[in-house]
Amino acid sequence: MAIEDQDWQAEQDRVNDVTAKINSKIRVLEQQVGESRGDVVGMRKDFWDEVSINFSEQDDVGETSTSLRQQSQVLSELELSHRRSSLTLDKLRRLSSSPYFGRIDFKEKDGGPTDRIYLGIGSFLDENEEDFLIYDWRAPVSSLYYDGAPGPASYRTPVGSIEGDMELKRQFVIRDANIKVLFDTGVTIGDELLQQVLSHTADNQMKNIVATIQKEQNSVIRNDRSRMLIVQGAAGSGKTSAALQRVAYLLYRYRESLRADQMVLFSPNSMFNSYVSTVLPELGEENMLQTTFQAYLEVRIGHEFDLEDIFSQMEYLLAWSEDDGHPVRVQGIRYKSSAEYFKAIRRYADLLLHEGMSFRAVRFQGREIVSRQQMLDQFYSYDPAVKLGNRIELLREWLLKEVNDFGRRERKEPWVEEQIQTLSTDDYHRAYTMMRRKQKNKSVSFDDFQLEAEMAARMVVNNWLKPLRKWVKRLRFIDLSGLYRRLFTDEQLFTRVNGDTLPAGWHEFGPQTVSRMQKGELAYEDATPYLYLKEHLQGFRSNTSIKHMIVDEVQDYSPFQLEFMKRLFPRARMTALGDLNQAIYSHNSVFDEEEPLLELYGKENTELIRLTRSYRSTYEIVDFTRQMIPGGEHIVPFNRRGDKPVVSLYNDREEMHQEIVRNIHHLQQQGYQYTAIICKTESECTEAYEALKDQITMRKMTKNTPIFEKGTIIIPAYLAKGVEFDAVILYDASRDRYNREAERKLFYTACTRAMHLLYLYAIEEPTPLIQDVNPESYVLQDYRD
Ligand SMILES: Nc1ncnc2c1ncn2[C@@H]1O[C@H](COP(=O)(O)OP(=O)(O)OP(=O)(O)O)[C@@H](O)[C@H]1O
Repeated sequence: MAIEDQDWQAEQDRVNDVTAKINSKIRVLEQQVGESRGDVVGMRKDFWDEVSINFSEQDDVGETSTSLRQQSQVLSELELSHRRSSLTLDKLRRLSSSPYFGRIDFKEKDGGPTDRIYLGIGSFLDENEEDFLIYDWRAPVSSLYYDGAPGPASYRTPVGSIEGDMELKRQFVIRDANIKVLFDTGVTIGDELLQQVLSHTADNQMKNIVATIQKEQNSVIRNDRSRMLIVQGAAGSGKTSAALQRVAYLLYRYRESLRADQMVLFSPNSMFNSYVSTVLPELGEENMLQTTFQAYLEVRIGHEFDLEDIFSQMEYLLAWSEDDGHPVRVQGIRYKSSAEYFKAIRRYADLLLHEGMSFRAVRFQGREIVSRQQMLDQFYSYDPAVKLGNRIELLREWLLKEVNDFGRRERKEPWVEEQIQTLSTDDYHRAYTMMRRKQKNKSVSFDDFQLEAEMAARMVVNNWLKPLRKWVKRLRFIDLSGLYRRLFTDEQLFTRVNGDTLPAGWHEFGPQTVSRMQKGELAYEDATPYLYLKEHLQGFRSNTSIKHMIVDEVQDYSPFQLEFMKRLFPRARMTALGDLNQAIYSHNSVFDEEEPLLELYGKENTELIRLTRSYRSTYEIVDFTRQMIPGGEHIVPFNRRGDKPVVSLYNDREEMHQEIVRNIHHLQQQGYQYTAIICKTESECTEAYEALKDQITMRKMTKNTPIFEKGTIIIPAYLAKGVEFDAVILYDASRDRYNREAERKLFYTACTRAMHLLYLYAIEEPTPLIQDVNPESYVLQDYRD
């Protein structure tokens, strides 16, 4: 609805008034932040002056460490408060340029005047700190803006529902404190605004969407009832965006009890982490913890094996061949990804309480100190009611005692005497002083030659036994690898723990698993199961401080991994965002169908929200891509018009390359900053890069590329998931390249990365994956002879 000039002027006057107040607050805060920065810098510089350091006596050491602890606590509190004030200052600066984006006029049912509520990225009070000049978009009343239409409306507050009448819903675009766009609206927020926002070119950082959150997205953002929230959403439907605004919402809603470091986001790769990392700071919040599942595996078991990552597994599977063990491995992956295998490992751990443990003998210089059998006897002599991890703990204590006893006996051996002769005077003196300190209450005569020799022997043996003690302390005496391998060599054992059945292909993928582990490698599909077994034996390292985990691209996880994560963060709620149609690892996906995910926390604790409207791509691109997948007709394109996708056919690769080069130059001239040439695999990226690099300026992205930068890039499809580009060039979308049904989701994922333009380049014939697409939905350019 058009706004009268008078109204517009009145709104602009209010903007001027509010921004003036914001600016004066900024000036006050700038001074405070400057001072607190000075305090932090000063304290860092003088840190050691404030700590009383004295290591000469035991009591002094204690005092020193208390003083250190206190000093660092004061410093970290200062730093935290400085960081918070800086975030607030940044937020105020953003508010000063664009104080709000919406207004609702709401009259409560029980009378009183109509309230005018202006919504922005943060709240702002008047000088007396009484009236809200701007309401935070996350405040209870703000939900009216996202959910309601003018007319009778209500919103929920922690103390109940407030009923009333919404008299007006108005939207603004304000830049540099000037109103650029202003209109009144009905139910949907800003189709017009969305048109504007979405027609922008791509960026290397995700943007916040608070001004244009849609009703169904709002239900994801504000959901705070269920233990598990699953969001099944079409490509580009705003799953990641909604998840990030949800984190901001929860931080606001539970600000008394929830901190950003109690929330963790699992992303598909580290580049994606950098892509989403600015959204929360833009909203004035600290970032939650961000990681990848791969990074977690690396930390936990990367030092034990040459660990395969998910991307290498993908490369292997995409280089499909019928005859070199591929189908066998896929069978193995399917089984090892299942919740069934998770249960089998749990049963195996239970069984180990009674039989079947495997240890490595404790040896010193080739001599056996404790044999495997002795360890087994000791282990199985403990009360069976004691948990596996605790029993291992008992065994460790016992072994350390055995090693100490051995050391005591060893002191009289000739090799020790030989070593004493090689001690330097300093070593000798140190040994003597240390021993004296330990014996400070006993009367010791300085010239006690016998005692001196004993001390030296003790020191020599202790030094020599140090690595062995470390080995025991780190539980290296458990033959974890052997225990895991046994699952694939001992048929009887396996059948027992697997509910009296053998999975299909066990006889084939079993030897594959064993031979790989014997070479010191661990396949991606074995990594989580191995870790799970390890945790049973070494005690779970669960993290109880995490209250919320957000798993993006949940279709990339196996049921096994999800069970594991649930175990890892036992007190956390989960938000799982995914798309069945982008399950590119479909042989192991938890989300190949909805059921396993719904069962994870039990259906009664789970809510599923579907997002069907797709915002990223133009109407034409969505119309094209949705025809590639089953159920695609339910995806609703947002009505932003553009060019139809183009499918071009060439005689050979050389011709295709020439056309790609020509097109990229054209796109660059048109000002598109983000163009991706998407290939099927990394090896294809390398080939294409070599062929094109002299004619186009571009960068090759690999799994190790940490950030997503401007320009033309060449990237494998599985790495491009989650991100978006102005234009996408599907490199070699030929029949020869994408010809298996199993590649459909990968192909679909690649095509749906395009915001404005999509080109498919093929040699000879296009992929059969677009066979069912209506020819009216794209432009065919046939350059073949
Ligand atoms: N309500 C909205 N207002 C403005 N932009 C939006 C909105 N919802 C989504 N978008 C935009 O649509 C694009 C896709 O969003 P997002 O990446 O969150 O989708 P997704 O469902 O996670 O996609 P995919 O599964 O394909 O990776 C982004 O550019 C995002 O900013």
